[in-house]
Amino acid sequence: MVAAAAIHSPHPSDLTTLQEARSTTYLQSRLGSKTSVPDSNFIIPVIDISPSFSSSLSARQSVAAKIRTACTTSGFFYITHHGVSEKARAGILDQAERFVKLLPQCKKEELHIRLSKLGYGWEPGNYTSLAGDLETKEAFNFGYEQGLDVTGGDGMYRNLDGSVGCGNVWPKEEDLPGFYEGVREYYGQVLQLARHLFRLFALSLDLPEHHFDHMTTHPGGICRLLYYPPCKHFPSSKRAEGEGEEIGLGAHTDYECFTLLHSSSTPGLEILTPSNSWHRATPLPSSFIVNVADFLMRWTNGVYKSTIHRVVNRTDEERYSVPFFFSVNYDEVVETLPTCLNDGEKSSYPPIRAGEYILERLNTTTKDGNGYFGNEGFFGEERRE
Ligand SMILES: O=C(O)CCC(=O)C(=O)O
Ligand SMILES: [Fe+2]
Repeated sequence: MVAAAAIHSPHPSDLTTLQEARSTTYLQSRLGSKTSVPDSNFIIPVIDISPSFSSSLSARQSVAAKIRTACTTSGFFYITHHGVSEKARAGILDQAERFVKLLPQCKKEELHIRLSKLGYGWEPGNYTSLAGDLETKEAFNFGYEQGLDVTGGDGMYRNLDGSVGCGNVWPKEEDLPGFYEGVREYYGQVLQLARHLFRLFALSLDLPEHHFDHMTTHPGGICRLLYYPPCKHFPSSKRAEGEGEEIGLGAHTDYECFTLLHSSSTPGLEILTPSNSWHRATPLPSSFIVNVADFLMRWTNGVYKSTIHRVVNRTDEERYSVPFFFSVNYDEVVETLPTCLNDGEKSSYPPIRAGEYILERLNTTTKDGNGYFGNEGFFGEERRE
């Protein structure tokens, strides 16, 4: 980590970042040729993290070692015995369904994502385009706010663009009674779990256990309530010739440090294996799926893998999911972790501020490519071209 003042913005020659930000081309290059050959070597390990809550350091390290193996191979793992209550987990799926089904269209329009500089609010199915796919999903997005943080926060939260003030928009209590409360119960617990996991990530990277603590006092934590309608042509044999797959969410990587995914029991998540086939990740009861995202991949100089994935609902049932994208404080400027460089090795990446990196990646996913933030600057600076 370096002081924020010392490095105000990434160097203009940071081509990797610019290239990453042009997501369609970048993804295409990462996608290569897709085949449907199953990759039997591709494993998403199931990690019981209960020993990580023990007072024994070696027990915590044993969990961290499993996390490291997953992060350096598939980039994905399940966690069980994580401490988030079943009540909160069922509650948030219930709120997602209520939002989609009970909130009148005109009230959704009032929360439309195009009204938000930060990509928050209601996102109709066709609003974003990833890797050129038309998407069937509908979403409601919101970010960190102190009222959702059970620690009360430190009062220093900065938005992705460096601005101060809460950018979230919520349905009115009378329009969807109990919605905010249901969200708050879940968010508070999942945020604490993410902070706990960051300690395990620190151990997994041979860093002191509390290395990241001061960077997660007012962290980035975007949460999405996602709805994927049932497959229109079920079973898929009914699909007319020439009609493509119904993509719920196009192929992409996540942008933050890591994602905690909770979903209903309807499957849909597919992960691109090293041999370029889609591996279907079945939801396991009472578990989260965790995946490394691009900012952590960059921070670890590519040691931890951020793996391409997508969602296709191939069933005749609805799917709801709630990804939570966890980042360090958005105003934090980071440079490659020393434990991810060999002796004398130079980092492939210059230092960068978390919010700036993530916002630039997010901006490329809007349909017109102009992003949520137009041409204004990040942290008060000119937007780079
Ligand atoms: O809905 C899912 O299962 C995954 C969602 C996802 O990958 C995302 O929102 O980034
Ligand atoms: Fe994702």
